[in-house]
Amino acid sequence: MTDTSFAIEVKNLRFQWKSDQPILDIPSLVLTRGSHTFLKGSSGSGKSTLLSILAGIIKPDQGEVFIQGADFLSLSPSKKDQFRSEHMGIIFQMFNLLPFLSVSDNICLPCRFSSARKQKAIQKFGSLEEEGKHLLSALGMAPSNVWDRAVGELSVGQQQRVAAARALIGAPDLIIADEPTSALDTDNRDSFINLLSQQAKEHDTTLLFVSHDENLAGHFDKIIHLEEINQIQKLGVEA
Ligand SMILES: Nc1ncnc2c1ncn2[C@@H]1O[C@H](COP(=O)(O)OP(=O)(O)OP(=O)(O)O)[C@@H](O)[C@H]1O
Repeated sequence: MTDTSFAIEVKNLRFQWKSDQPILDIPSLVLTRGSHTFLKGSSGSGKSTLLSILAGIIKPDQGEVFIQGADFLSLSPSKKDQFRSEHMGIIFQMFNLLPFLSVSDNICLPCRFSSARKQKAIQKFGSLEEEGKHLLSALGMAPSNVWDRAVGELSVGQQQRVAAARALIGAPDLIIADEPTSALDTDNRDSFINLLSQQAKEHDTTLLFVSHDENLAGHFDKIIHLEEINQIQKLGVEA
C-alpha cells in the first residue's frame, strides 16, 4: 500500500551498475505532493542514477517506486512512456531532445501523448504553441528566432531552455530536473528558477531538483543529502 498524498515513494531501493559495486541502497524516500526538494550530494554519489530510476529510464535491482500513487515499476514499457508523458516533466542531460525536430515539435511533444496536459495548455493559453512560446519568452528566448529551427542547430544553453519548456508545458504533476541550469548564464538561470518556482506554486507541482549550484537551494522548501538517505554511503562500499 502507498499513501496517495505522496508524489514519490521509494521503498528498499537497491541499484548497482553492471559489474560495479552497489551505489544505491535507499530504505525509504518520500516526497509529498506539491513539495519542492533540492537533492544534493558529492560528485559520483548517485544523484543522476537515482533520478533516472525515478523517471523510469533505468530499472533498480530491487525495491519499489510509487509515482503519484502508481506502482511505477510494474508498468509495461509503453504504459511507462504514457505515464511519464502524462505526469512528469523531465529535464535531463541524458534524456535528450529530438535534434532533427523543430523547437516547436520538441516542446509540444508531451502534450501529443497526454490529453490532460494538452487540455491544461489549451485552457490557459488557447493552444499548445501559445504556451510553448510563452514559456520560451519567460526563459529569455525570442520564439520568433527559433520556433521552426531544428533543435540540433541550437546552442547547449538554448537546448537546455527548450528542454525546460518541454518539461513545463501543460503543467505536469511532477518535475524532475538534473542540473537543468548547468549551461545557463546567471540571468537565464534566474529566469529559469523563477519560472519553475512560480509555475510549481500555481499548479501545485512537485519538484525534485539536482544541482551543484548551492545558490539555488533557497528556492526549495526541503533539502535532501543523498548521503543521508543512502545506506551504501553510510556503510562504505565494501558493505
Ligand atoms: N551508464 C553508466 N554505466 C556505468 N556506471 C555508471 C553509469 N552512469 C553512472 N555510473 C557510475 O555511477 C556512479 C554514480 O554516478 P551518477 O552520475 O549517478 O552520480 P552523480 O551524483 O549524479 O554525479 P555528478 O554530481 O558528478 O553528476 C559513478 O561512479 C558513475 O561512474
